[in-house]
Amino acid sequence: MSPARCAPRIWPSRTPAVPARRNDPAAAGPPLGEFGRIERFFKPLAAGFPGARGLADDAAVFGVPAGKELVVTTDAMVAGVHFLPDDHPADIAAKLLRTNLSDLAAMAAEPLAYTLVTALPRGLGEEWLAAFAAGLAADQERFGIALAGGDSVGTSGPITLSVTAFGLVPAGRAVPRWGGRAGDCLFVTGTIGDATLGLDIALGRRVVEDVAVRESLLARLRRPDPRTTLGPRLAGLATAMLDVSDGLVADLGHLCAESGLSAVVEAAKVPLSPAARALAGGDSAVLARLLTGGDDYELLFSAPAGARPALQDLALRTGVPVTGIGRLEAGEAGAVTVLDAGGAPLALPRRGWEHF
Ligand SMILES: Nc1ncnc2c1ncn2[C@@H]1O[C@H](COP(=O)(O)OP(=O)(O)OP(=O)(O)O)[C@@H](O)[C@H]1O
Ligand SMILES: Cc1ncc(C[n+]2csc(CCOP(=O)(O)O)c2C)c(N)n1
Ligand SMILES: [Mg+2]
Ligand SMILES: [Mg+2]
Ligand SMILES: [Mg+2]
Repeated sequence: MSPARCAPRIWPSRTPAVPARRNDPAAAGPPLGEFGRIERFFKPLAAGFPGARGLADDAAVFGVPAGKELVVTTDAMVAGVHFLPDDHPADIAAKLLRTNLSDLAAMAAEPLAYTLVTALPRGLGEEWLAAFAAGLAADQERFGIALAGGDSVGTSGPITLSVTAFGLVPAGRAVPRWGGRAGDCLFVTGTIGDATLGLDIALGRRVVEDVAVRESLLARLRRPDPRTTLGPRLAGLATAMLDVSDGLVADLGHLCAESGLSAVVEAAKVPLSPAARALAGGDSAVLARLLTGGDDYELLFSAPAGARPALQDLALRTGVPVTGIGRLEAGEAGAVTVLDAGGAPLALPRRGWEHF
């Protein structure tokens, strides 16, 4: 990437002010270099986690408490694929960490630590990295997780980031994708489809005049809300669980395939935010997009009908809405039928996001 393309960018003002240091030697002294960057931006993020060994060793070392199991998940993000290159670095950091925290929650695990790989265009300024690290710091505090190590490389390609998150679950209590039983009810947290609408807005494909509505949909895209409090409490209640990243229908298909079952979803029961409901306006094509767009990072799980009171209680105690949307059935493994309000199958041009 040429230095000109890496000129300081104008980021939305709602996120914290970006530190002044730029990759401009005249303005800010010589560049920090690879190890100076680690020292300045990453070591503080590892300070609270002894297993990180101060980011001064070849690897992290940490034990797992008796009676617990380690849960490990990895997700990468690439500029132009998962976020826009001009997105605020703190938003990119939040999404990177939160998508991984969502996978921990989907296993009923509590966050412990994470490792981070940054492959950054060589001209990208230290200002960008400072704001990215500040975003990580804020979310570390919020979700009770610390940096354990990582790797820093330069690239001639787009910003590429990867987090491996480590979590803890009581031994044997991780909730699999394959535990669903015929007759189980299907539940989803929060609301579905807001992030897809946010992406439409971010890409300039949809104009939403109401500033508050526009910002709330963009926030759902850029700062998902991983269900870290609810997820671990679903151990023993949910028979199968995953988080919705590719799209509700696609991910339900994964749960069904692994459980050897099919699913029926009643579209009218799928929880939509007031904004999504208004924008869909009864248009079945828009509704289909909400159910298949992805980037939701909500939990989708199966549980027997008898679990409803316990789930209602958990929803009240955690403040996370839990909504019944359908059921698992014996049938073709992985098949998902979405019924519209009239009981007819909803046409779905695709099930969800696929990279290839
Ligand atoms: N390159 C890979 N090497 C090894 N395992 C992989 C690779 N890509 C995916 N997997 C594994 O395949 C399974 C499905 O991966 P996938 O990334 O779709 O799940 P996810 O992380 O829950 O979804 P998403 O990435 O959309 O958030 C997981 O068990 C994951 O560990
Ligand atoms: C710029 C831009 N274009 C498209 C999307 C939509 N998107 C990209 S990857 C993905 C699935 C989850 O990722 P993965 O399966 O890699 O974990 C989705 C829904 C976006 N967020 N930003
Ligand atoms: Mg993944
Ligand atoms: Mg997942
Ligand atoms: Mg995916």
